[in-house]
Amino acid sequence: MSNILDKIITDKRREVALKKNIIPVSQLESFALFNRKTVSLAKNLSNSHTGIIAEHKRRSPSRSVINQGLNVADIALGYEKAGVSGMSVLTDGKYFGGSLDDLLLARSVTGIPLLRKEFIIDEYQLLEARAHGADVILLIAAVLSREEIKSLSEFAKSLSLDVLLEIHNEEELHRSVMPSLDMLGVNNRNLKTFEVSIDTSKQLAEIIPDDFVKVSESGISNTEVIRDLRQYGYKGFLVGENFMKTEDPGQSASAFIKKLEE
Ligand SMILES: O=C(O)c1ccccc1NCC(=O)[C@H](O)[C@H](O)COP(=O)(O)O
Repeated sequence: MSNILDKIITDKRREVALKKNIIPVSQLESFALFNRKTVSLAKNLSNSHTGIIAEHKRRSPSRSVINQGLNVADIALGYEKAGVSGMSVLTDGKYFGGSLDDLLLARSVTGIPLLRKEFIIDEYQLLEARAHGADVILLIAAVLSREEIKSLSEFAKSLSLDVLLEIHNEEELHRSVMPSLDMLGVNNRNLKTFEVSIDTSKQLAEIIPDDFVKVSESGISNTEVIRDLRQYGYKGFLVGENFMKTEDPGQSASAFIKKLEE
């Protein structure tokens, strides 16, 4: 595990332990959104022309400030209008400036599939995701054992949530593949050096079993990259900073998608 992931996970364990005492599971289960019918991102990506999963991210360990001044609901509306297949909402506060309220606000204005982008280490966070309007959760192979991936993904499926498993290399892929996953995401960002290489997606593409929807994550800054990655079987493309660094992320996503459709 890299240093930054070590730090994030240490903080996350503490945060989850504290939150469990403040909002018990029974309370999360009583949230109005808890029994909402979810929408499958995996199905959307399989049927979509663009496959764009547009992210809401205010800051990050690799880039510090990206965009602090915008309203998440406006961005969600803009992304939906642009025709994205789904939206990713970072809910980590300390490292990314996000929150569960961001997820709730995005859900209040849009029906598109929402991914809770979080460092999931505990079933409690899946219940939180469900209660705040998520359709999809992320599991990161670099911070979880095979047993943890199995129990968390099976619990997510029991809550009707799609599961996106993120990998960075062949070892993570081989030890993580299992039927309770819907999508396999290759993160092009090396979380030790923060260097981004689209070649990571290309190299891992052929060993990802066809049963899973392939998603390429991070460092996607132009439509040519997407055209190229489609040749490798990718159906989903997670784009954060490229949209979020602009004054109007929805408008940027719209222009990007129009170019992709030309
Ligand atoms: O973005 C980071 O710096 C980062 C650091 C440590 C762990 C995760 C990190 N990012 C989360 C993501 O997966 C990206 O936000 C997402 O793939 C979008 O990437 P980009 O289009 O490059 O903003």
